[in-house]
Amino acid sequence: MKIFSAAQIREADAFTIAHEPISSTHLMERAAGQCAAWLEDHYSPSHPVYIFCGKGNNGGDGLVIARLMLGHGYDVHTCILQHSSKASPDHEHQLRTLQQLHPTGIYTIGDVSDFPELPPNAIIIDAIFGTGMSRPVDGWVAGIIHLINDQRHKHPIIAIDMPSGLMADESSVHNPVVQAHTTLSFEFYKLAFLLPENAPYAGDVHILPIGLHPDYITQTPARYHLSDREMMRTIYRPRDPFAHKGTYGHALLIAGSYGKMGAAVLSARACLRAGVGLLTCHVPQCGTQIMQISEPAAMCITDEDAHYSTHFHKGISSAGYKAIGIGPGIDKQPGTAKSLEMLMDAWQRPMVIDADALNLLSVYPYLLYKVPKGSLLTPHPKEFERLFGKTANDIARLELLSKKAVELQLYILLKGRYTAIACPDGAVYFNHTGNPGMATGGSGDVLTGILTGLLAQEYTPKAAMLLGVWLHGYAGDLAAAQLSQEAMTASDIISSLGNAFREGI
Ligand SMILES: NC(=O)C1=CN([C@@H]2O[C@H](COP(=O)(O)OP(=O)(O)OC[C@H]3O[C@@H](n4cnc5c(N)ncnc54)[C@H](OP(=O)(O)O)[C@@H]3O)[C@@H](O)[C@H]2O)[C@H](O)CC1
Ligand SMILES: [K+]
Repeated sequence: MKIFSAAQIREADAFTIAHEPISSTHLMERAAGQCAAWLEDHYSPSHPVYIFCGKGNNGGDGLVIARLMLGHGYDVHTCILQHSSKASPDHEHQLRTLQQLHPTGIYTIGDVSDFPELPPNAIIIDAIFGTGMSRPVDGWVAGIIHLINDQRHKHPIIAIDMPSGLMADESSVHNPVVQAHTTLSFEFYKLAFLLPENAPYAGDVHILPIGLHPDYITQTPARYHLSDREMMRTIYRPRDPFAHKGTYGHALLIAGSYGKMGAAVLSARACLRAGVGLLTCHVPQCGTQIMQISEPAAMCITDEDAHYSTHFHKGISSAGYKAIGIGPGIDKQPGTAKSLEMLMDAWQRPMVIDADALNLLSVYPYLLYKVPKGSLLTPHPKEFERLFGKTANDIARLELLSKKAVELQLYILLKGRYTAIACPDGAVYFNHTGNPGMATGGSGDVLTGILTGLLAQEYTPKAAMLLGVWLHGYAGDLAAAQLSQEAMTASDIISSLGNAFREGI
């Protein structure tokens, strides 16, 4: 699914009006009608409805919702904020219609002292500002947003299109923003919903289709995308009935050190469950028995070093591997860094780089420029910061992520609630599968195994990244559904991978 900017959404709006064709008033009726239907499905007329409207088209939506719900027997109070002397033409039109049909129950708000006393049971609809927010809210309007937020423990707050104060494509950090429980947003996710710094604002997001013109949506390129099941169906390749284990590649996993062999075992198991044909694990001497006993399907190469792997580059180009994954639990020894450098000099094909291998790249930054083009880097926010530096906000971090992916010609993901995957062509994909139960030790090692397994099966690096992150999150969701977010562990993500392949694609 494409994620359009506020400017593109305005274009989509205008394109629909011109090409469907439909009047802007009717498009607003359609959008607000969807909201009213959702609200009526979720709240009975026993709930007094307080709708806060701005003077733009978001406020216009609020006025239509007020009229529709009044018509269906709800007790509606419409509060119009006088933040501007001018209202949009559609707002004016909708206000006249509402005044004619239901002249009572319309109030103006010009200061915080006008904020109404809310009866118990009331619901709050936030239709103050939508995608037209052009600057941070200040003064008494900010005061109204704070007063709305003060109600959030007593009354449900439902935002229309966007929580007011939130900017669709810019950072809103430190700005006053409505903290909604639910956001009913039109047609597309907005970039702002996907950024961790905005976690307190949108609540549960429901995307309501409002029939924006399909030609605009297919023809208009977007920089940001949200991964979805359809996308995974186009990526996934069912297995060939005449296959043998050579068909699905031979992966090498360089993982584990003294005290961290668990990371290697988890990664190896996930790699096998991702469907790889053959797996070899390169481990230090202390890890060979552990690996061989824990995972009989994996072959082992034992390093010359007792506790750390420092000689894994040897013979790499002639070994016939289809993919290499490196990082889980390898530690940051200078010998490991040296071997990584020689490995990258010799290999020069996309590989998966995670955990301590990423930390080695931040300790020896020149190594970053030796990473083979098309490789997959999987940092969590702290590793990302160590690699590329701090940023002022999440939008700046997203820009930096994308810039580095283009500059280094790598696929770099940034782990989070919506993991962002930046591609060498500048596109960024957000992934929505997964849950907070996956914030547990070993979860990242599992992802490295999955990605390495998919890469070995000759999925393209982009396909491996998108599908691997999706399956990892989906398996995590299945594990959480069965065991709870608290009790699930990284091993449970691996156990659920089979059902993720079956049900998640
Ligand atoms: N595109 C669609 O899919 C449809 C969207 N609809 C709804 O329309 C809004 C967007 O409406 P728009 O009129 O463009 O913008 P807003 O209503 O969000 O905001 C404009 C008003 O807000 C004022 N404003 C902006 N920033 C501030 C601020 N910081 N402080 C105070 N006031 C602010 C602005 O005033 P100006 O002084 O800047 O002119 C405007 O008064 C979209 O979100 C949907 O809800 C359609 O209904 C259907 C299709
Ligand atoms: K709003």
